[in-house]
Amino acid sequence: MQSTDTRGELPARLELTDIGVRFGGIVALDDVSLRVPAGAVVGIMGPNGAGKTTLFNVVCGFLRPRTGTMTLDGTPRRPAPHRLVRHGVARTLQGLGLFGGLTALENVAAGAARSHRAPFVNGLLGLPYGTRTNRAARTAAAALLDEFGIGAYAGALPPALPYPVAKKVALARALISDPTLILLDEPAGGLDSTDIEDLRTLIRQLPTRGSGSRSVMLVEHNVELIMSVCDHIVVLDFGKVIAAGTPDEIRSDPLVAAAYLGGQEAA
Ligand SMILES: Nc1ncnc2c1ncn2[C@@H]1O[C@H](COP(=O)(O)OP(=O)(O)OP(=O)(O)O)[C@@H](O)[C@H]1O
Repeated sequence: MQSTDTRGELPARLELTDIGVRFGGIVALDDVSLRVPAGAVVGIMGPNGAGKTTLFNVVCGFLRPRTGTMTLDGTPRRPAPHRLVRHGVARTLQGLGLFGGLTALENVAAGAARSHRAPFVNGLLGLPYGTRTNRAARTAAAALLDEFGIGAYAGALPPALPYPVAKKVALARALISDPTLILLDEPAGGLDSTDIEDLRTLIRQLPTRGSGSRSVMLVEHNVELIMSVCDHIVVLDFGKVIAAGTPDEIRSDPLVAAAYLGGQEAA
């Protein structure tokens, strides 16, 4: 049976049920269940070591859970990492994860490559196959860089990029395949308040940007940011869901205050 959103109308873009992951004696995720409705921004909060990255790794097929099920649009699926784009899923990493030997433009275009049969790498190696695909990917990458206001850096290699620019390149690389589910792992990390304002605007636009109805999962330590952009928040502690609800509900949840906010109210 297909799962439905809170209004009972749409299957969840992503639904996780009773996901369990262990690393030896460490229980990283303990019967975690959550749903990400189509077009929603869902935040994942929790203190260090709570299991947030492990959760993303399960969704992206980097980790096989010991227990539990995952559905995409109501269908049981757990795509392998190299097939994520085909299933409309993309991710940014906690660090930048850019290819050091590729320019900003090539890094972004590489995100499109995984959605086409002809790999972008062929183009980088000078192989004739897929030339038209590569050209389209480069055109789309250039347009994204311009849209993000960083077109001037298209030819620069990652070490030469200012950090906020590199973060935008990483985001553009995830967005170029027009994913219907995008996972953002600490996108605000290392950014100053001006860049975080830009990011806030961008995250708010993500659900309707491109072909529309995109879902977003956001792992973020910046409480003020996560509270301001999310429709729904799930809080993990020691691998367990300790709270789930709207930002207002999470802000006033005493368990969250105790576990995550150190007894202080969120900003
Ligand atoms: N590859 C691994 N091998 C062993 N233990 C791991 C591994 N990856 C994660 N863990 C452990 O699993 C638990 C959850 O880690 P995870 O990285 O998912 O937490 P997190 O909430 O993302 O933390 P942070 O906010 O610091 O990034 C932690 O106790 C961590 O030490």
